[in-house]
Amino acid sequence: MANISILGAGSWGTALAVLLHKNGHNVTIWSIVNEEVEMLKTEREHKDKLPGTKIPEEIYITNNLEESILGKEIMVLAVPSPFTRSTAQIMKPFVAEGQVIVNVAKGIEESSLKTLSEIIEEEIPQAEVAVLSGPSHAEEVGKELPTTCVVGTKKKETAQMLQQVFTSDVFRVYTSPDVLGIELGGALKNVIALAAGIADGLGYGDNTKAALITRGIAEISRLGIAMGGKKETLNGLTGIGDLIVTCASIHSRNRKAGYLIGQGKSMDEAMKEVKMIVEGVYSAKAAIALAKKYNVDLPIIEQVNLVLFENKSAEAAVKELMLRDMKMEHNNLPWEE
Ligand SMILES: NC(=O)C1=CN([C@@H]2O[C@H](COP(=O)(O)OP(=O)(O)OC[C@H]3O[C@@H](n4cnc5c(N)ncnc54)[C@H](OP(=O)(O)O)[C@@H]3O)[C@@H](O)[C@H]2O)C=CC1
Ligand SMILES: O=C(CO)COP(=O)(O)O
Repeated sequence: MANISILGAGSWGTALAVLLHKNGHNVTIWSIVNEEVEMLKTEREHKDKLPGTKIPEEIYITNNLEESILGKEIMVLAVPSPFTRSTAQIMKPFVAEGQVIVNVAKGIEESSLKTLSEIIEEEIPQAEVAVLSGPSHAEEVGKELPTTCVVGTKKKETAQMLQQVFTSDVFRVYTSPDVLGIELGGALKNVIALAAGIADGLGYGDNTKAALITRGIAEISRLGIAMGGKKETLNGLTGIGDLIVTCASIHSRNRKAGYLIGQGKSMDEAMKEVKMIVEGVYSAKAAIALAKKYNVDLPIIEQVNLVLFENKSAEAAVKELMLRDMKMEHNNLPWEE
């Protein structure tokens, strides 16, 4: 049994807290938001963000950061990516040498173009940083529906320890040393999910969705591999797997925001209506900056940026994608001489 704290009491943090408690661990949930802590203590359920999943009485809920870090073998960082750095900064004074932090958020910092594990390592150099990612909507994990994820770390022993801690008969965990590939897949799929939602909002069909997923993973892989991520990872659970679930699921906030934009709402209106964080909006800008830096072509992600930030109409963006220069599907395949 491990002492584990979950930092961030949103839908994913709450679902993981309940999973880890059922796995027999001693779990603490911390939130920076006092009202959220009080509400969770009295209601033992996050009615807004994870309705229907009861939070057992044995899970300790607090707004005291120090007590949720001291003596914990594992800390799961579940705050949305725009708050990863600020949360790491306030955690730093309490973190001991070698304490394990598992980041479960998905994003790239817009200002630095760094991945979230890089940010945590920069802010808390004494910690050992891991990531957990994959096709895993909190709503389904909360209902104990079979789900798979990947834990990524530099050290094999830490990955195997975390695999043991998280695995249950409804939550299967694989290990991987490709932390970068895992993080890039998780962040970039949110941008393609916005595009898939936009297509749904425009009333387009399954053909369009399949095209966006397939050409979307091609874009994610081009950039991911140029940055040092591994092809196998981008073709695995944390790449194509998470892309499929996010583009298809009724639970996805990114797909939902895209849907509203496809229906004619502005980005700000869509974000307000979704209420929870829409991280693809932040990763979209970062992806374009990275594409320039690594000289990689990202046509879908480029059009998503134009729709989000330049008021381009969604129909015009799709037309432009359809009428791009004609090309081979895979330009490395040779023709018969
Ligand atoms: N939901 C899901 O299915 C999955 C989510 N993830 C990832 O997990 C991360 C968290 O997502 P999710 O739990 O859904 O998000 P939610 O929006 O449900 O919750 C986010 C939590 O962070 C809190 N918060 C708000 N502002 C701050 C701040 N300044 N500093 C620290 N915490 C703050 C929120 O409080 P408040 O309620 O007041 O806003 C809330 O407790 C995201 O990166 C997401 O991509 C990964 C896999 C699955
Ligand atoms: O990453 C997720 C599922 O794996 C959640 O995606 P959304 O943020 O779009 O809801």
